[in-house]
Amino acid sequence: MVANKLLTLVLIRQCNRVLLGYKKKGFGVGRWNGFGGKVEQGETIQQAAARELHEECGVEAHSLEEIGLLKFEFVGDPQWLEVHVFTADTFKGEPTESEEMRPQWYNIHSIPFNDMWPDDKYWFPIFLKGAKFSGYFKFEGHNNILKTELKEVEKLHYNDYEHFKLNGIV
Ligand SMILES: CNc1ncnc2c1ncn2[C@@H]1O[C@H](COP(=O)(O)OP(=O)(O)OP(=O)(O)O)[C@@H](O)[C@H]1O
Repeated sequence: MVANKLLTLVLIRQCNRVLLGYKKKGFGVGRWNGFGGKVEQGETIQQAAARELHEECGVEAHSLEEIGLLKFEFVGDPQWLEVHVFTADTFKGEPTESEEMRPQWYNIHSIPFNDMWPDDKYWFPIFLKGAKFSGYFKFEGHNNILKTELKEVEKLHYNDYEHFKLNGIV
């Protein structure tokens, strides 16, 4: 069995607007998304989320709330992606372009779903109404979704201990 690759995704939301970033290089290049990346050895998922947010758009959020857990399988790749989605409504600093991302505010009624990962249009509505979600998407290539499982949840469930073990925390 191959361990999942742990990734974070942060969406800053203020009333009617959401901060997205245009991915300038790497995985998901050319698409709008939240800010995030890989969880590194020795850090918690939440620390990774805050670090990536700061590295990619220069802002600091102190009250990140975990709102979603998404698992992605890509046909032909034994390693699944496990994306931990966070939100915050306050932050420090001014969103600033980095090497990886170009930040821009979007009105919640004009989210550019056609230029985002195709799974986003399914779970964004749950995020935008303030609820939590858990999902699984099976991709063929980067544009085609073969299978979708998505549910709104009261509470997120995942095996913290497995993560801590994996990352040398316990
Ligand atoms: C498949 N459907 C998906 N839908 C929505 N979001 C997705 C996603 N799959 C990955 N993501 C997010 O995309 C970022 C990748 O970032 P990241 O690992 O930094 O990629 P990149 O190759 O640039 O990293 P390195 O520069 O090699 O570290 C990271 O926020 C991750 O949560």
